Amino acid sequence: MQNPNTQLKSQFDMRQSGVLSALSYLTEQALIRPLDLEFARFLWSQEIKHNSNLASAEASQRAELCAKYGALVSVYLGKGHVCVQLESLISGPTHPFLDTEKTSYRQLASLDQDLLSLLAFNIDELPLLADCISVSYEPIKPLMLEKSQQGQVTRMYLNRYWHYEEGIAKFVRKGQSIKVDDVALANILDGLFPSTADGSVDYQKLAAAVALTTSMSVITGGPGTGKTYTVVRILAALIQYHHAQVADENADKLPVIKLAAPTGKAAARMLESIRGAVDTLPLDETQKAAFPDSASTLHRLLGPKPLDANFKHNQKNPLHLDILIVDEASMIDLPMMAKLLDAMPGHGRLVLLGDRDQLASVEAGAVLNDLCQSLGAYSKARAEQLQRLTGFSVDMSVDAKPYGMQDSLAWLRVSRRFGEHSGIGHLAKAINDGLAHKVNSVLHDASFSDVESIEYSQAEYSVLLTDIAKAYQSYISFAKQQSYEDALTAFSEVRLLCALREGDFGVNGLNKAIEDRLSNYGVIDRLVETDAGVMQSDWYIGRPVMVTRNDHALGLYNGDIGVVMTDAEHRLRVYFDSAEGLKAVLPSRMPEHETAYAMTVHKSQGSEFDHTYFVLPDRLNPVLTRELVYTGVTRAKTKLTMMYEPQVLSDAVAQRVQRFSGLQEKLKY
Ligand SMILES: Nc1ncnc2c1ncn2[C@@H]1O[C@H](COP(=O)(O)OP(=O)(O)OP(=O)(O)O)[C@@H](O)[C@H]1O
Repeated sequence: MQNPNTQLKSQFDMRQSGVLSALSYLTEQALIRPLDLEFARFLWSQEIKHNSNLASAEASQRAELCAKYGALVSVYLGKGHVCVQLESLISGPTHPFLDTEKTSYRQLASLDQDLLSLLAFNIDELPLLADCISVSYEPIKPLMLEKSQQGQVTRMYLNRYWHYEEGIAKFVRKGQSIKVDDVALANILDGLFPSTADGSVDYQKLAAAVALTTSMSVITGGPGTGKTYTVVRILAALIQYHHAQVADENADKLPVIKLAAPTGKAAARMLESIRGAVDTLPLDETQKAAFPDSASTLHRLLGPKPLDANFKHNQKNPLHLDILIVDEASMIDLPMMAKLLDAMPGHGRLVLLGDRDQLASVEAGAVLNDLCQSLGAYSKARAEQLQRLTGFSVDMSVDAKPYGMQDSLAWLRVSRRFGEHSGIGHLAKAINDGLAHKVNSVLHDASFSDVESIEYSQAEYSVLLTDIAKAYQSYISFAKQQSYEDALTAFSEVRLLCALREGDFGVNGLNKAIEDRLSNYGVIDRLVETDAGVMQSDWYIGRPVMVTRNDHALGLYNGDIGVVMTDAEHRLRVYFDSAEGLKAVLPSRMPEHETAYAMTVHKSQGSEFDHTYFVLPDRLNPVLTRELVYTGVTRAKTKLTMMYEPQVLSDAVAQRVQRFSGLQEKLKY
């Protein structure tokens, strides 16, 4: 146990720290997390402990620096940045600690400026910072300073995150090409991808050739560009190639294929699409049997260990597979990507599918986007190989390093779902291009019948919510009739998306407004009789709920959607569609959850709805970015109804998600 005198002394010491006082103040104002402050305190006390001579002004200055920079790295991680880009501390527009989504200008102006001044940054203090016990240029201390190729100190990391980033960069830099018989593979690809009528490049065939000849590839493309279509052909090609190459006695030994995705829902969707497409392929029954009949979350694939952030599968115990397909890869955060690559077997192929323009992972990093930065021209050697395999000549750059990241990328550009006449397709493109005037003209173009746009006003807002409540009516009548599957399907066809959590434009306010309307029209009945009289209950027939925390015991995962219906004995149950069939859970046993008429765009990632309603707030908020608007709009399969305030929408389209990381630079060398 700590000596009470020592404890008192250390508390006293900490109160002497201007930086810690300022950080405590920001924590009280809810501008930084208690976790950020705790980390700063830890670094501060480490430095003080290390310096027995407390009187030394330099020692206490170092402790202050450690606390300040440590807190900043932690705050940045909380905002999704992998590191602190040191030059942004000097050139950035606002105070680095306060550039948070929660800070309004009014709040900024009302803060104690004297305390804030204690958290100012000055690049000249870096040499002294580098002398601290917790800081190093090597990845051996809690904080790591990194120099660029030119020798300047550019980034600061939490040790663990530097290792994750470096692990990914190393894996990619190895750039393993997989040796194949080009002629044999070219023949197989010709059989699976019919030649285009006009001889134009078939980007799907090209993507297949890329994926089959490298240990890790990324196929990026917007919705409906044929990622699944391409993947089943990649797998078919691998099976056929394997069959043709192995000696007769091994002909029955088929490649081991695994499917995974960041969420259970995305994994189930991929499995369903792949299984649905297998019958269209020119394969015999044995070969079809090589297609997996299950898909798992990345977490489950890697094998979680109780009370341990590491997985069972890693470099020493790699995954048992020949090819791994991972869908919705834009949702993979930096730690998960590092652990996934670490667990890949030396001979295995990893194919990442995703849309690089979508919102990045909730946790730190934007790995898919970073990996796709060199998308464009292939190296000369790679371009020649791809021509041999596909017959197409592709863009090439003589400067590109052979088998650098650019040689592992493929971009599917033609959306089969959103053709020439699709407003949703045109809108998604205009948003991605950042062209606010085009976004506006698509929204006002009456010839696009799949897009309904409504400029915000209080009256229109109210009418729209009534329309949305009506759109949920048929689903609720299935729920009342105990048509379990029909109710779940009908619910999956309509959804209201929003950007925020609180207020009239947030999940909570919108859910309540819809529930109130449904209740007023008598569509739902929230009243229950209890011993204490008639009360309003949260649980009623037709309530849709979304799980917000994994419950491994129940087999329910974050994002799973269930609908409340009665069982044969008229007891309320929450019904879920699961891989094993229909699952019924008692309301009292439900893990953390929320009502799901409305959901955030973040939570909707990996899902699509026939009719998507999308309501943007009436004033700009830092969460409103191009990526968020694009992701929301592209959840719509056949119809989009969007309510927006024109200036807010155009500002949102101009605002991009920025995530600091060193990965892009590391992949260049
Ligand atoms: N080359 C092609 N020829 C004919 N049909 C195609 C082709 N490519 C894709 N399709 C069809 O276009 C539709 C969308 O393709 P697919 O589902 O593979 O796209 P995706 O990129 O996986 O979509 P999502 O956004 O749902 O992930 C499917 O019906 C698919 O069969």
